[in-house]
Amino acid sequence: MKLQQQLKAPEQLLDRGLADSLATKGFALIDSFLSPELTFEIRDYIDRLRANDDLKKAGIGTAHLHQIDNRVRGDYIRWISRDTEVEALRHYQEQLQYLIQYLNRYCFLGIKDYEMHTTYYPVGTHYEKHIDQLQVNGKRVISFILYLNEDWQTGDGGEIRVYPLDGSDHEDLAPKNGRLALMLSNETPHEVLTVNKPRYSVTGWMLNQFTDTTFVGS
Ligand SMILES: O=C(O)CCC(=O)C(=O)O
Ligand SMILES: [Fe+2]
Repeated sequence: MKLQQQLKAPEQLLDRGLADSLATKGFALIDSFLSPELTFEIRDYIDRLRANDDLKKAGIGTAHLHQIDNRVRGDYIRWISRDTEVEALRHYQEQLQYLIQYLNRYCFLGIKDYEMHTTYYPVGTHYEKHIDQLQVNGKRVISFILYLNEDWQTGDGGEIRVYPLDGSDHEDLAPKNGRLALMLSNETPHEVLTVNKPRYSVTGWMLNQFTDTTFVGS
């Protein structure tokens, strides 16, 4: 299959609501960020990682205080190398560059780099309420999650529950195929509700500094 994605320039990619929503609520959604052909390929790649036992239980805390606690989060991950050979992920990286251009141009976020991993939540798992950036001088600016769940239905679970910064009621967002969720890493509380059907995604963080250590396969 030829994998193609019509790349969208920053202005085409996003309506003005995105910058407003990020600023006032602390999160925003972009539906159909990636085509179904590409999301299928990435999901297929995650299934191959699973089959080869290449996904590892995710931990919590900083590197030197790394713990694995099923009560807090139940997902399995693998970091994505910058020079990944997975074609669909390369298309995703290209599309992300446009998004970063937009965010730097219209939201003045000073994003310089990003890191991301493939993510798999088995049935019965969840991720407790948290914010992604706990350190005061952390480098994570925007958290972004691409969902890869074809035909997601109410009842499949795994919604991301976000707590808006403007104090309005929490919102449960479906992890629909091709959807990209964006959040302010150091401000927006969120959690993943219990998963009733295996849940696939790519989770990433845009950074305000260059990194040559975190965005490597491990
Ligand atoms: O997958 C999601 O919807 C959120 C994941 C998350 O909160 C995280 O990995 O920090
Ligand atoms: Fe998170």
